[in-house]
Amino acid sequence: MSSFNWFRRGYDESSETEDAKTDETTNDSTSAEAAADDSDAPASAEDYLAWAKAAYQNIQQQQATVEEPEAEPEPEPEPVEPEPESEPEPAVEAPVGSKAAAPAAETPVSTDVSTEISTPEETPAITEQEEAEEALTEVTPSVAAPFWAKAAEAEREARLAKLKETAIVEPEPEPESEPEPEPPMVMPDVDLDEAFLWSAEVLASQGRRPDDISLEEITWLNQLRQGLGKTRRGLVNQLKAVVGQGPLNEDAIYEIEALLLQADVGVEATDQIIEALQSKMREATLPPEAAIRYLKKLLRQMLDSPLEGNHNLLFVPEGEQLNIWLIVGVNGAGKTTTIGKLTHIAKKSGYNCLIAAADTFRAAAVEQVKVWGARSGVDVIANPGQNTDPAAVVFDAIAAAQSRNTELLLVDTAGRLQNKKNLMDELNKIRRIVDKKASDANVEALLVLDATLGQNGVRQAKVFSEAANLSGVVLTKLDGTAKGGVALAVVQQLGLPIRFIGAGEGIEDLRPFSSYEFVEALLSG
Ligand SMILES: Nc1nc2c(ncn2[C@@H]2O[C@H](COP(=O)(O)OP(=O)(O)OP(=O)(O)O)[C@@H](O)[C@H]2O)c(=O)[nH]1
Repeated sequence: MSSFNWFRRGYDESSETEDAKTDETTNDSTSAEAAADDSDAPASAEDYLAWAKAAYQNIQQQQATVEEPEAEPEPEPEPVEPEPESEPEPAVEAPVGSKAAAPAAETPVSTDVSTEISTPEETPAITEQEEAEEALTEVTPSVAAPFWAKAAEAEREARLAKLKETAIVEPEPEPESEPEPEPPMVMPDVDLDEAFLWSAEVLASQGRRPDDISLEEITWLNQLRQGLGKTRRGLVNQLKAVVGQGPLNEDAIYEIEALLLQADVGVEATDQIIEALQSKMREATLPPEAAIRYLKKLLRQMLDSPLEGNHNLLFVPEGEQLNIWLIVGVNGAGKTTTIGKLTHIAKKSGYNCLIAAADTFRAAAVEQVKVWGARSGVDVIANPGQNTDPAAVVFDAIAAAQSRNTELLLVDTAGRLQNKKNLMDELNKIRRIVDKKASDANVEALLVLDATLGQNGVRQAKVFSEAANLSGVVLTKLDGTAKGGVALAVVQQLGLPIRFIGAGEGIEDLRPFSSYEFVEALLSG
């Protein structure tokens, strides 16, 4: 059922090797070409163009098959009678596949009675797919013909019989096969423009195949590129000006240092990058192109460094078991929005999800989470009382998750920071409940961090990483900030990997993090 699994988006690691090799070559173009040979990534600009065209065509086809309401076996009305036509009766049954037909009986068996389950049916979020399905069902009216229509039909048949009697008998076979009416081609909402080409190149250079990408990926890459526009304009254009003056020298490196600091990359991360650049410069001459390539490699390595030795580069809910993701962060960082967006992609990727509204500190937070639950079509387990124990909500939510074979339970938590001890106590309590009640679940804790806070965000992250055993960071509000470099500061200073990034307020505006795509959007977009 799932259209596209964002969590398991395929990467070809061999192409990353190729990239690393290419970077290592610096000013040795022949070995760069040789390195490109052992990967599937296109080798030349023409190849990239051909790849982009093929991808474009594939996407068009995908779109056409999704949008085209396949079979409308319109029973051609015989052009015999101008009789008063019988209007088709409206369909009486609930449309197949509509929300109304969803198994409402899927309620948990063993939850506490005081717990409130907010089901998305209350505020059905209608997806494009559902709309298309509804449209499909609407065109198949139920046919309970009224008596007068039956009479008209009988009369029509009688006339036809008369016609046949008087007709010249000709055994001539009817032109049986009418020329198949070609289904109208639905044009997808995408252009083979500069933005498409850039996204295609990013995907192609990761060793992806053109028949294996989706429009969502292209759209997201464009959004990421636009989102990082401010940081890029601040950083890259000047960087290019500095680097573009000739082989990298000491003065240029000082300027790069200042630019990185301005982009909130942070002192430690900047120092590390500068040292690497300096030692590379001593080893070999770095012409502008090679310098940028080497810088990209350094940034990528830094962003991936917390994952070293960890083969699970993608942050994926493990199938056929309960995954519990605790979502922590201060109020306003984008926690609720992130939960809504995560459940949206998880559901679309085929996972069974549930949300626990354990930020009981603010009543409004529970309401907000319910709105997002409704939007993404996921049930929310909440406790209607004010200031109720968040651990009790988590307890009930786990019971509900276990009774309905949920694969991903997202837990919204309160993010008061006034007192680190309180925060720690609360998170520890939730952890204890989780460990006791779902000891075999795969438990992760994600910190939601507002990128616009820059270095202040890093300080926040520090408090949370001391209070909770974090699995990584969700960096939100990357759209429109000039502080996109904070991603590097978080990784370098806290050793936490970025797992997801948000670049907009919409439900589609959050995706798993890819260091390759991030750096490309930051430096070449
Ligand atoms: N531009 C932009 N805005 C975002 C993004 N993520 C969240 N927001 C906005 O940030 C604001 C706060 O988001 P919430 O999800 O309510 O934050 P929260 O951490 O849950 O805060 P509480 O509900 O108060 O606990 C909202 O207006 C969101 O629309 C993003 O990636 N980009």
